[in-house]
Amino acid sequence: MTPTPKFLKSLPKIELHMHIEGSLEPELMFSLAQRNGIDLPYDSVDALRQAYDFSNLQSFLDLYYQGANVLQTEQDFVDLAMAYLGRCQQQNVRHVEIFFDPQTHTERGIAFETVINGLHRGFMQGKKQYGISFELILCFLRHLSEDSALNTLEQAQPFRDKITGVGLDSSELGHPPEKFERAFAAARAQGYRLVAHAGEEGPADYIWQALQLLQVERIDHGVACTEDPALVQYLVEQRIPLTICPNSNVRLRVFDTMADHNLRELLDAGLKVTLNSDDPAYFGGYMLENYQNVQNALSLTQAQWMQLTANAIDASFASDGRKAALYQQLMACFD
Ligand code: HPA
Ligand SMILES: [Zn+2]
Repeated sequence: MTPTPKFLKSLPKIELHMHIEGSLEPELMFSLAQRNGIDLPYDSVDALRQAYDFSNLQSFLDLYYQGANVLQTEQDFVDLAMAYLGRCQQQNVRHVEIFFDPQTHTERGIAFETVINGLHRGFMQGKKQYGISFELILCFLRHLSEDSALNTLEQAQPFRDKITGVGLDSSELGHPPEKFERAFAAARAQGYRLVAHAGEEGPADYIWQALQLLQVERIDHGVACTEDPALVQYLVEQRIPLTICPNSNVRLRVFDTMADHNLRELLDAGLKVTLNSDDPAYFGGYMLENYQNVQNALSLTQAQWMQLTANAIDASFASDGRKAALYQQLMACFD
């Protein structure tokens, strides 16, 4: 059966790799800038959107960190979360696991508690209003020091019950996972679930490091694994999930076009692949736009879409009861 656009829309979606700061749409950026009296170096929403023409990860991150400056108050973080959840509701996204970058905010004088309390309030409101379940994952910025990461972990301690996991993001090349071995050991000792970006622009060896030194249970991106057959075999045997972000990979020139993406190779190898939007406001869309672009370029089967969704449910940090409910929603698409 060839999947129709209606089928793609109807699939219950589980998003495991989305940076909340990357869901800041230009319109909201401008309205928060105005509310907080901040000058943006762009005349209009259109001028800002036109700047979203990236040559690599760093060229994106420079704009992403600049954009985050408009986030100042707890209410700003509530509004950011609710704007994202409104899109989720429209696209039948039912469960989300959200990255946030505390250091992006604490480094410019915003209190940790402003960030976590705003995000938690926003996602709780979305859960009540839309029934979208969520988990929050604190990410260390890998271009900063390990001491800064450890300090961030300390700041998180009073909010331990609001944070499910710890991850690693930002500039990958030159900042290998091994740099954060102590910080991840400390997070593990506190019972956090562990993930890390690895093998987006960096080599397969960074994926090995994330698994062996940081002991993460999911790899974010991980597309570079196909450079190393022994690594692919290990990932398959250990059923390690990969959170793949197709639009992101094309926008950041990891692959020239969607047709060149190695998603099918990953699926054919038996890897536990999931699809995600990464930074939807910067990369041309949310979950459904990723699904549509993948389908247009790579023509997956209904069975593959079912597999991708089942993988995401299984790979999620949701409770067993929540996972069972999500599986039921998935099965209903095939009645
Ligand atoms: O795609 C990404 N990679 C690394 N760091 C990030 N921070 C936001 N998005 C990304
Ligand atoms: Zn990411």
